[in-house]
Amino acid sequence: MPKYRVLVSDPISEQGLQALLDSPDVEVDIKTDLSPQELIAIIGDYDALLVRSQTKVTAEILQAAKKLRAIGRAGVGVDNIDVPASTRHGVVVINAPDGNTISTCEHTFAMMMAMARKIPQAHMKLKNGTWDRKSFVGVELKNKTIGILGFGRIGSEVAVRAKAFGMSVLAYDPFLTRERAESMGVRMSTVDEIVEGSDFITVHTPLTKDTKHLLSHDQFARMRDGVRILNCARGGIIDEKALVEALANGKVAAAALDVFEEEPPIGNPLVEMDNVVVTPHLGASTEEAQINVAIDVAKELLNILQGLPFRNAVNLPSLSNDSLRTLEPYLTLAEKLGTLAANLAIDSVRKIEVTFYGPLAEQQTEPVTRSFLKGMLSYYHGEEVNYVNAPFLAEQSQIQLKETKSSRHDTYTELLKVSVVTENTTIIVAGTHKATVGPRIVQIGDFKLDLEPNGTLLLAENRDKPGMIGKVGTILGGAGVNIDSMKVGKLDNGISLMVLAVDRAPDEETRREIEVVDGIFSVRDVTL
Ligand SMILES: NC(=O)c1ccc[n+]([C@@H]2O[C@H](COP(=O)([O-])OP(=O)(O)OC[C@H]3O[C@@H](n4cnc5c(N)ncnc54)[C@H](O)[C@@H]3O)[C@@H](O)[C@H]2O)c1
Ligand SMILES: O=C(O)[C@H](O)COP(=O)(O)O
Repeated sequence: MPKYRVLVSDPISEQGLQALLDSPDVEVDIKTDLSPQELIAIIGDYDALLVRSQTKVTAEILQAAKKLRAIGRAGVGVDNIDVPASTRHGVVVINAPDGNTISTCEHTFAMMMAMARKIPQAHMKLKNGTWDRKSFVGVELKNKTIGILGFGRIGSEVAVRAKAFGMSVLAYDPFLTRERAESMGVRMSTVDEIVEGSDFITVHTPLTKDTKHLLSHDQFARMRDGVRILNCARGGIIDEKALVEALANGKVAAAALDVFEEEPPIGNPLVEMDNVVVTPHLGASTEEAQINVAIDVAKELLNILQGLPFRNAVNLPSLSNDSLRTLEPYLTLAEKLGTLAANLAIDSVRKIEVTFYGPLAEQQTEPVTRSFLKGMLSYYHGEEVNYVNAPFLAEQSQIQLKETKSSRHDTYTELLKVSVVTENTTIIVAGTHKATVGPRIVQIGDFKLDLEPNGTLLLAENRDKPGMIGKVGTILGGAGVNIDSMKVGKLDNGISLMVLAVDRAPDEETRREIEVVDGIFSVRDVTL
């Protein structure tokens, strides 16, 4: 009997979906062309949803998706998915960023050559019966300058091919370094230098508030006469109205567009213009790319459903394998420290300050903070909390969050210390990972100790005088609670914290019996 149901709502390569189709844990339903209402009606039955760019995953759909844990996008762009709403609902969004890079790059190149040599126009004329050799004089790519805006996976592959064609390459990307530009033989440029100095301009950025209308009236006015423009990234990066004008007045000689501000581009004048080559968002439409993206996303979804590590989450910090190895013990420890702190906090939490010491501080620590939040907030919100929505729920509860890093600690090589500031008090919990014994809790409040963060712990604050442990042990024994081990932390003021690892939490009556023992100040139990 399959444990999980996955809905595939866009046409996705079945060959690529094999990992999901073969898993006995998973039932896959392929239902494409659903209307939004049809999707809302059935989405509540599914644990995961797999889409390309057609299905619009709106906040309304997410509201109805009560069981949904993950959305897989078989491709790069997630602009059809309401990612903030997914995060609020605790749904992981993953994409397949690598699988269609080459196909989209090759499509860009095909569009550039088709535009430069007017192949689609000549093709249509001949198909319509006219042998016209005069109207289709093109331009060579060799010795021309191409400006690439957005030098990520696709942009940089376009550069490799452009250089092979003898073009000079100008590139702009906020993350492009001089070393990388030099090693790839491209000139690191500003947007203005690209706008003013290119014969061909191609965009390969996502559509964001910064890239919306990156090329508009002002930029077209400053371009070389007869410039050629390409967009195989996202409609809206180029201002379509400004492009229509620039094509009509001859500033832009031609354009090649795979994507549009509205898709399909019904009534869009660009589609009608003779000097514009168009395709219906086909960048990723090759057999290879579709298999690649489906394989990537199917494997990742299976991992998520089976609780295994996964990559490429759009709404979670991504970790390299090396970082994951270093951080893994702290992810578990942080969640347990969060559970412990929540059990100790008796009034509302206002602020959480997480401090990382030693080599741990050099890592990407956000996932550890998320784990702490998950452990802590689960105490209040139950199973609704996960790694995706924990920071959102903390923000919603107006809990201030602060991360601090320090290169060394006086006692420990590495330490994770969290101060939870509540309405009336501050609770400190800290832990470390020791290669020999694994994760340990080393501080609770002001008490220093060394505890394995597992099982049920009974914490009794008491006056440090003879006989206390015996009295507590006798009461627990009488109630049939077995003590597995015990640790004590002491303060200079004569107060101790006795921590007993027990086989089960004592019942209310037993706890009260311990509480009234002379010299006992407080009793708590927590299961980690
Ligand atoms: N036509 C298609 O079918 C198709 C297929 C795949 C990808 N795409 C689209 O192509 C785009 C690029 O994909 P990718 O895989 O190369 O992504 P990528 O993340 O590897 O590269 C995008 C680059 O854009 C850069 N960038 C962001 N803001 C910028 C700005 N203001 N100016 C300049 N650069 C900026 C980023 O730093 C990044 O390096 C995405 O929008 C993607 O959705 C389209
Ligand atoms: O962002 C992408 O991966 C591309 O736009 C491809 O979209 P598609 O999967 O709908 O072809």
